Amino acid sequence: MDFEKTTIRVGILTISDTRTPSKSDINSFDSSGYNLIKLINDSNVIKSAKVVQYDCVTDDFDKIQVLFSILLTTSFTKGLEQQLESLKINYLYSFPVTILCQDVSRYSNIHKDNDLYLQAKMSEWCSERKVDVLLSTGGTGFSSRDVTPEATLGLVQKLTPGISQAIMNESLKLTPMAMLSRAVSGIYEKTLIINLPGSAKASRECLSVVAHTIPHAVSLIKDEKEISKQFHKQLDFTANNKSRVPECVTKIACRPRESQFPKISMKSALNILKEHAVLQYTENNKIKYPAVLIFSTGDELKSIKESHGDYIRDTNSVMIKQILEQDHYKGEVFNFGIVRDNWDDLCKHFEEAFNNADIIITSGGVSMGEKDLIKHVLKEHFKSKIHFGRVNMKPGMPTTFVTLFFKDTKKYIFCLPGNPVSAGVCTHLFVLPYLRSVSGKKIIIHSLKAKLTHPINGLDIRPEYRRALLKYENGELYVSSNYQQSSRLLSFVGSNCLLHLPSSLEEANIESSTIMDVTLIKSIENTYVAPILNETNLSIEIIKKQGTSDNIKTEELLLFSCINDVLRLMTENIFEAKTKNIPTDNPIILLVSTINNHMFFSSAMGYVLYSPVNSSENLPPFPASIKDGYAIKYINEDCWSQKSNIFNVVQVSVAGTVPDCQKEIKEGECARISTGAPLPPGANCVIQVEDTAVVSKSSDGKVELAISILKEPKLFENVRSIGSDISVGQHLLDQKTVLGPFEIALLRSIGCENVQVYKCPSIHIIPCNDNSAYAISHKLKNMLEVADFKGNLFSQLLCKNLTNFSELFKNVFDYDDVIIICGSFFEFCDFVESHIHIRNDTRKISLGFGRMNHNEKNVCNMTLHNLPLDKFERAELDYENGGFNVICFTMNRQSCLVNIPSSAEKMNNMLKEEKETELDAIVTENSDSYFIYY
Ligand SMILES: Nc1nc2c(c(=O)[nH]1)N[C@H]1C(S)=C(S)[C@@H](COP(=O)(O)OP(=O)(O)OC[C@H]3O[C@@H](n4cnc5c(N)ncnc54)[C@H](O)[C@@H]3O)O[C@H]1N2
Ligand code: MOO
Repeated sequence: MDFEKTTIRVGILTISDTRTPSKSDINSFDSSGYNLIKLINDSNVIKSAKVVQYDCVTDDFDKIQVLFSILLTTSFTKGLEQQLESLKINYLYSFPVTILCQDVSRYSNIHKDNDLYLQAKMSEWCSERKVDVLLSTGGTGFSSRDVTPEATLGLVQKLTPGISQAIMNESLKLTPMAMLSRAVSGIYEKTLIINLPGSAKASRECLSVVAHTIPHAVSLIKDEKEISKQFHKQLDFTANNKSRVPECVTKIACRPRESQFPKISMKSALNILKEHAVLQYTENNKIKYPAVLIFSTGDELKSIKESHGDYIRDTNSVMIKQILEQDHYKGEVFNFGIVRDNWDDLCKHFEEAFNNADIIITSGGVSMGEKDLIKHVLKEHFKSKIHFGRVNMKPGMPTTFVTLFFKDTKKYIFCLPGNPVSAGVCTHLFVLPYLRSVSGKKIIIHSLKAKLTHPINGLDIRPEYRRALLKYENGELYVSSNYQQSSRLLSFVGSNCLLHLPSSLEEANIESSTIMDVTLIKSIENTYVAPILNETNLSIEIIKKQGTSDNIKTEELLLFSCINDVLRLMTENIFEAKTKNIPTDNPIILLVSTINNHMFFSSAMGYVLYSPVNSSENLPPFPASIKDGYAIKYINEDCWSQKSNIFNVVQVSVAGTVPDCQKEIKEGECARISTGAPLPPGANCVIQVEDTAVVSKSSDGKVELAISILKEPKLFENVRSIGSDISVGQHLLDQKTVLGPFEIALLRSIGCENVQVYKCPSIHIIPCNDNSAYAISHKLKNMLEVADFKGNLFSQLLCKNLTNFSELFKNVFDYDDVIIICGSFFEFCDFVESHIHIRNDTRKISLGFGRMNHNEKNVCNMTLHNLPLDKFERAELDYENGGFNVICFTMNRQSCLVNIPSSAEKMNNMLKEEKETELDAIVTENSDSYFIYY
């Protein structure tokens, strides 16, 4: 999404309690919010406006609006918990359980995060002017639960009755029922808040009444003076701009032949980052997650929507955003898309970025080319400090870290190289550890140790971070990898870690079975490390029951450890037929993505690919340079020593040059070329600029006329041939590949804007009767969220005295695909069975804890029996010297479940023995946060 300075940022807040488990028809879910977003983003009903925030407050309970109004009508001086207590609202049970927001409930401390969720929404949307306009939809009627107007009135500092009146007048022309709306509008700080009715039709009609006045209203609220001041400043800047471009950029003949930045070690780079990773707090002492803004740079780049040809699709901005998302970064993440390689554009976009975010991540434009302006712009125009500009590593050498003060606030800028693999690797090695630190995540492990499965010869002079596969076999971790290039995203596919290889200056070769360091790039769950942490017990057996219950084994099934396997199995076996087309990227920024919203806004991340993908394109689409330097026509080694090594510069090929317009390079001629630019016809290798010298320049000293080459060339050196990364017809992804940031970047590089994936099942958890069942259902929900479960998830307690259980079951079997019943439910057995029988045309799974004997037909029934829950304790997972430890009975972060002996006697004996005991542990949190490189 390219943001102009004038873009009006709109937030849509749906207030609705219509989405209950008993009405799980997805089409009726928040069509109003969805419509508003489409109207604004696709149909441009408000000029220059974009929806940048969306949230839906959905629940089963009456109290949500009360909570909402409390938050709005107070100035947050009192803690939410206190306020709720004084109102005798049992927030722990009424609220968090039913707001099915992944981001909120993913973290085990649900109720603590909840006030963060609402407070963040209101104060950030308005106070920090993240949105210029906040449109609420719903909650404006006469019922006791409709409190949106009260909430709004409690917040706004100025009323804007004209807006509400205009809406009312026009609505009354359509229906007299309009008089039953109590919608209000007003201004809070610099945000215009407008209440719209809840129905999709009415909210659309009301918005259209005021849409055309909103841009003017917003500019008045923002204060015209400020805008005109900025505008003049910009004019002034543009007029003076030329003189600000540094000499080394304008005078190409005088550009540095050597990088100005020392190549520092990875360790030093990480230490510098560590020094700058400062925790920040909000007014109420909560960790403040910095806003992140990402953009890609390059004149050769086009967005995925634009037709292909001689351009490269931007893969990096989305890939980086998705890596952050995969890592569950809690702050806001904006994507600016593509910024051109010119001084003005870069200055303008950096300024816009600094106005909106604290951490900026860019990709491209950091090497030695004449259009690699990022470092120059930051240094010259923004007077920043470049802490490092090169790191001794492969890939990712030109990685740069910069800080500066903008309007008295410190900004942190990561400038990553443009090669997609380099950008991806550096996001993992530099950006994620940094973001984890500033998010207050505990750092435990640097990297894992694994045994190399094969020897490695021919190391690079730079220490290398090779994409590799980590596996667990026979109680040990193994790692394997093959050769790869830094532009080739395909090298990420099927890999789950980065293998650290030393420089060839340190080691000649590495023998098979050497213990190596690896950094995980996928969550530990996906690496299959977790399931084998406990060797003996962890085998999952899922019994497909057909007709009889004879073959049902009991005891050996542990759901907690296996939820991923259950999900995979369900996807593979049961949901084959259910697929959907989904965008590979979701351009809307979500503050809290509720599970339901995935239906509308989710990206394909985490979904399972429905069919194999083959490429219909070549990448690169033309022979491209790997270095900034000179493209020459090289004859052969024998001639080299005899020939003159002087070449006339007859052409320039920068990234974005159209290959068809290029002239042929003849012997003795060269073209100045930049990384990623097309190789002109006739040329057959590229000499990097560092290995050249200017021998003749124009009279003004600006243009180089001839250069000499200081090092003997090699045929095809520094050239990527057509299709060398991806060729037409090449198989890229297997069916059933789980789509992560790299797979999605790969898909986007060949133009897949949408992709066919398996739908996720809708799961309904029904705890029956007792408290322990309720606890199990909670844990199950946590597990599903940890596993990044994408489908719908509902839960409803089934009590003995529940009068409407027939209604509940009817709905559950109508709408949900997987029903997990836990606790003892003998009373309901007949009932459940009769419903299964009625609907034996659809395939349902039920996972029962306890016993469930029915002879259903066509029902695929996975039964998990007798979960030995009481044997599991929450414990801390640690990793030291190549081995995992679990620390039981600790108050530290409890990140796994440990299977401890069920009898007190056994336990006591174990403790008395004081020797190391092997326990079975199950990882229950997104454990990738443990594997940090610092
Ligand atoms: N003379 C030298 N040339 C180069 C050096 C060097 O030391 N001396 N370093 C090389 C290394 S190592 C790297 S890494 C690259 C980094 O280059 P830049 O960061 O300046 O990146 P670009 O030139 O803009 O792009 C490189 C390559 O990647 C493609 N690209 C860029 N952005 C995207 C994107 N968002 N999505 C997809 N693909 C992208 C671009 O088309 C180029 O092919 O420099 C070497 N050169
Ligand atoms: O360091 Mo660069 O990232 O090799 O390609």
